[in-house]
Amino acid sequence: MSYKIGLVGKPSVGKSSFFNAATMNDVPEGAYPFTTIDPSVGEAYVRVECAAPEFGETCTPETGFCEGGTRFVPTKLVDVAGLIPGAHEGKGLGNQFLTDLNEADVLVHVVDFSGTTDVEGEATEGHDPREDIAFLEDELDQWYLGVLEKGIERYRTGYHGADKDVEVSLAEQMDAFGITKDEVKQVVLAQGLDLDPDTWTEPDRLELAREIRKRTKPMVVAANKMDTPEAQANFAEITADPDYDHLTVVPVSAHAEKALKKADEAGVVDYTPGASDFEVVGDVSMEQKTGLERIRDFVTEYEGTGVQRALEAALFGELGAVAVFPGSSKGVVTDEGKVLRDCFLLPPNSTTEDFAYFLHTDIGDGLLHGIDCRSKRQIGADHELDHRDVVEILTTN
Ligand SMILES: Nc1nc2c(ncn2[C@@H]2O[C@H](COP(=O)(O)OP(=O)(O)OP(=O)(O)O)[C@@H](O)[C@H]2O)c(=O)[nH]1
Repeated sequence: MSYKIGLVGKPSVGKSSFFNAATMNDVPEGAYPFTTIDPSVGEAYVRVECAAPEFGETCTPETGFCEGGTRFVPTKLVDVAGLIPGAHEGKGLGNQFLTDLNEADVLVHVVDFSGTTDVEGEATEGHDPREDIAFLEDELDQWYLGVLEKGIERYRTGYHGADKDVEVSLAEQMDAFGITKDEVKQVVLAQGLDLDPDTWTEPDRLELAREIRKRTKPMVVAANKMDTPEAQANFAEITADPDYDHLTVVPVSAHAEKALKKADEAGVVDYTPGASDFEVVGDVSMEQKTGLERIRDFVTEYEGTGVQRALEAALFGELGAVAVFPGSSKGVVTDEGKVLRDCFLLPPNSTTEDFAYFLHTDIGDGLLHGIDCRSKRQIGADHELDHRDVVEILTTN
């Protein structure tokens, strides 16, 4: 399984800059697990502390790479173009936009925190980033509401048999959002509503759509252009506002990330993506030195350029994915002498059994149990795996 992180945002907020910065990786050839001809899909990485040093080993990853004890695990990043007012009604690039959105497991909403682009993406000054946050949420809610209304219609007309419960019709209609009938029922009841759509008012329906959207499209905000004083002021204000407590807002400078990666490629600096500092290792002009020192001030204050952090906040924080290393009877060394060859990203609450099926799709009922390679203890089929677990799977085959 591979996750898709969708990058959304109105025009000119720095979405392309973020996408390029996140996918511009100087990795060895063949390290990419995905080949793609679609320029809007790229390989990005999320950082996971490597487990090999705990076993006194140095890892040899098959995909991604390891730098200074940090594994960079591949994930897909999708530039979801076409967010314009009315996108949910199919305006402009709307339909492709909705397809791409449907496929994204989690979203990073890039917002221009400097306030220099208006809601249409035109140059302006003093635009409030809060409007953009609200705009995207509303746009998604309207889209969900449209699908919810269709689900209600499906229930009323008895499309799949009149005796179906309402949550069944709704879950069927919202299949693409990945919500089960039990979850639909939970959301309805949590809103204090009866399982009878005839009793739902318009605001009830919108609230339901909103709750389902929040559950199925987790999202973080990448507060971009944080290298400007305007963005820093907006960031301080918005993150102090209790109305935004529910949102993860990551301070980002896509420009700084791009500049550091380019300088690293050119041998001018030694920079590990996501790090909150770097070392100048090559000859630099006075002008370059000033530029780099400005970036250094920024990354030390905000603990990195934020590009890596935004991706990780989305995948590990909002979505709750866990990274698991397959181990072996020799701990982290495989029969071919590879060390922690793989690191897989799994859905939240994955169990030993889920991991076994993930590794060996044809396992049938051949799972014996798992072994936690750190403690060497046996773990049962329904044991929930933790982030960074190293697990050996034992089967009857
Ligand atoms: N100061 C600053 N400017 C940035 C940053 N990232 C992007 N920009 C500027 O913002 C403008 C828009 O950037 P793009 O990356 O083209 O934005 P986009 O959202 O992809 O725009 P569209 O392609 O029109 O959708 C450009 O002038 C960038 O130079 C950043 O981190 N800091």
